Amino acid sequence: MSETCLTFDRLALGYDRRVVLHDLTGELCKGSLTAVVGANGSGKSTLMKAVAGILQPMSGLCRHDASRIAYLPQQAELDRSFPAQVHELVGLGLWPKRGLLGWHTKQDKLAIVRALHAVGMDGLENTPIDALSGGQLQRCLFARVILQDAGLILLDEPFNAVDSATTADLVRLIRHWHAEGRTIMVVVHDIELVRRHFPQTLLLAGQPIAWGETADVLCEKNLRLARQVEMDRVAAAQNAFCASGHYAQAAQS
Ligand SMILES: Nc1ncnc2c1ncn2[C@@H]1O[C@H](COP(=O)(O)OP(=O)(O)OP(=O)(O)O)[C@@H](O)[C@H]1O
Repeated sequence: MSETCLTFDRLALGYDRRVVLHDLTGELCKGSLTAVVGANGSGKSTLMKAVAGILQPMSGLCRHDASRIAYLPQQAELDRSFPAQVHELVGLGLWPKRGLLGWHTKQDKLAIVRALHAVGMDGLENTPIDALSGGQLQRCLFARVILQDAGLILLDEPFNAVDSATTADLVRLIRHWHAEGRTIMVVVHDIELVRRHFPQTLLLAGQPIAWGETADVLCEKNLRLARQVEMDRVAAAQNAFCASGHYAQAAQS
C-alpha cells in the first residue's frame, strides 16, 4: 500500500466567516502528481494556502508529513517591484539552510547557477526581477523550487500567462520532480494539459466533485456536475447579497 503524504478530513476553509471550500476528505499518496481543477472561485488557491500552512482550517483537518514544502503562489501575488536580482530571488530557495540573511557559500552560488541552467535561464543571475518577462519570472521561480529540495511541492497556476514553449519546459521539470518521488499538487486551468500530463486530478466547485485517476475524474458527467454546483453556488451568493439589503444600497449609490 502507498504511503500517505497529505490527509484531509472534513476540511472546511474560508475567510472571516464565509466558507469557500467544504467537505474535503481524502488522502494524497507520497510521490503522486495531482492537478487541482475547477472554475474561478472554486477554492483551488484557498486549498493550496491551507496545505502550505498560510490559512488555518475553519474546521476539519489538513495534515501533511513532509519535512519541507515548496509553495509557489500565483504570480499576481508577487511583488515584482521589490529591488532584487535573479540570483537573490532564486537563492531564497536556500533559506532553510542559510536563513533569510545568510551569506551564500561558493557551493550555494554554484547551486544557483545550476538551477538557473536547469530552467533555461543561463547568464541572467544579475538581471533585476522587474526586467523579466512573465515566462522568465516563472522559470526563475521554478529554479527556486529546485533549490528548496522539498518533498511536497505546491504550484498555483504556474502556466498562467506563459507561452507554449515555457509551458512545455515547466511540465518537463514537474515530471522530473515526480520521477524523483516528490509529491506534487498543481492548480491548472487547461483541462487538455491535465489529461496529457497529470495522473491524478481533484475537481473542485466549492466542494470536492471528484478525486482520483484523471481519466475518471474529467468525464463529461463530473464536469457537468461541477458547472451545475458552481452555478448554484453563485446564484445562492447573489440571493444572499440581495436579501442582505446591500443590493438596494448599491443600486441607490
Ligand atoms: N483573502 C481573501 N479574503 C476573502 N475572500 C477571499 C480571499 N481569497 C479568496 N477569497 C474568496 O474565496 C473564494 C475562493 O477563492 P480562490 O482564490 O480559492 O479560488 P480559485 O479557485 O483559486 O479561483 P481562480 O481560478 O480565480 O484563481 C472566492 O470567492 C474568493 O473571492
